[in-house]
Amino acid sequence: MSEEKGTLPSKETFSEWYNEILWRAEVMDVRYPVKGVYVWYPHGFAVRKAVYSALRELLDRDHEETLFPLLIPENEFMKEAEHIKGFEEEVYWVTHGGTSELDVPLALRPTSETAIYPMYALWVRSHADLPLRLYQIVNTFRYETKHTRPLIRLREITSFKEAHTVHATWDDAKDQVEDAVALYTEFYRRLCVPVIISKRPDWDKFPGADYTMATDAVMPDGRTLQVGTVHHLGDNFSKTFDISFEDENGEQKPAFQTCYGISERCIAALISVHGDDKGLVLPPEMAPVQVVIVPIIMKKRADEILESAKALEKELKEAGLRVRIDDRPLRPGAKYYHWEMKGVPLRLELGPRDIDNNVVMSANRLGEKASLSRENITEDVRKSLDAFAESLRNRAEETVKEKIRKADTLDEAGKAVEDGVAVVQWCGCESCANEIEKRLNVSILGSEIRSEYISDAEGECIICKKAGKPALVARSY
Ligand SMILES: Nc1ncnc2c1ncn2[C@@H]1O[C@H](COS(=O)(=O)NC(=O)[C@@H](N)CS)[C@@H](O)[C@H]1O
Ligand SMILES: [Zn+2]
Repeated sequence: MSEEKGTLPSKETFSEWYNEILWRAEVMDVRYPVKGVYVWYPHGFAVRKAVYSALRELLDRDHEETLFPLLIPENEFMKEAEHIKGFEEEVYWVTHGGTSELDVPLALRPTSETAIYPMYALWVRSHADLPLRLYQIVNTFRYETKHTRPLIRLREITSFKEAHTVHATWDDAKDQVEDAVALYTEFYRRLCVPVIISKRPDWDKFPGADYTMATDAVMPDGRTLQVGTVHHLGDNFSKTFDISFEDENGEQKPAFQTCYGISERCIAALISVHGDDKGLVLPPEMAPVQVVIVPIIMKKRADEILESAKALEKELKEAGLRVRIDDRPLRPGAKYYHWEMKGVPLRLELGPRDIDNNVVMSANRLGEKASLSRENITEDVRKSLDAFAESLRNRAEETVKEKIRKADTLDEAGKAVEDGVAVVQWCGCESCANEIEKRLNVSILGSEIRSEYISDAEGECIICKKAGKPALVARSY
């Protein structure tokens, strides 16, 4: 699988670059014979493992992980009117078991509210059971009719983290929404991916929610990618599914809920934001291999060099680093190509001269070179990796800042959304939003923006000139 595969197209032609990098870097194989369904290569799966272990670490602080069934009986699925309306065009149905027709058709979960909430109705009895915070990481199925694309728009979402929480009051659920937004912000900080948090317009909120807070990344082509959403469900589902509790005064009360999801779009953003024309560029925390050692073999001292490389590998492994020696019979340049394509953050080169001078040559994935002392190599490598993550974060932030532009007129907004995100003043009413959509052919993405790169200064609505507040306008995936 890992023979040299030539060079990537430039990232300027993002769509081609993206499709090519998925197979050249061995992330996803798109040749599976079902539309919108793709296969993880082992390397891609190892990136997924690192990314989702960071997500689990954050969630496990005050959630518990569990697992609900994939199959949802039609009668449960059809209970919440808004939810049905939102998903009826996207649900896959199982109608047969073998050759016999099922008496009740079963939905493949597009998301799991209608699988989980009948069980929550049995589990939640008293205020002492609250708050309940569970999550699962499962595959979900959506019959997407828009253009499907690996990691971005799938029919089988293979890595759907969905959290579902239950609270005693609307305000407690609101606090949970804020906690979830903070958790997503921290998660994307660890991916070194800048995100913009905003409130989706009412007509774009999750079916059955009171409101939706969305997390958007800005892709290299300037289009935004919704990489996470947090929904305040009010008591809409608890009333439908009878999730109620006995409060301190012994009265039965309906519970209040939230749910929030992240899919493998987080990996699409990680690859797209940091990748370059040589391949993946991975923050050390998300890299399956953090350090690759390339011994520079000279015939007469081959054994000594290999011994020294093995000692170096052992020392770094014992320090908890994910390190590999590449001792294949290839010339160094072919090895550099291979590991750069896979996004390895740091390469160490070890030749006879380095051994004599007691140094190790290093080159990080951005091409910054240094000569490290062999003595405290572990500490120097750790420092290099931390500095590398910081430079990835800064580089990505600079790029996003350039793509976000304030627009005082529709023409300016029209220009900005050609390759980025426009920030316009909007009064919040749907008719002005429709006017913007009609004139620019892009929709209002969100308001109540939370981003250090966007000012919250208010002004006149770009359409009706009434009092407006900053809102995002952008083309999105
Ligand atoms: N077809 C898809 N392919 C890949 N990711 C998707 C797809 N549809 C949605 N997502 C991602 O999944 C996230 C959560 O989906 S959602 O519909 O917004 N929310 C829910 O399903 C709620 N039940 C929260 S768990 C979205 O923010 C988006 O990032
Ligand atoms: Zn207006």
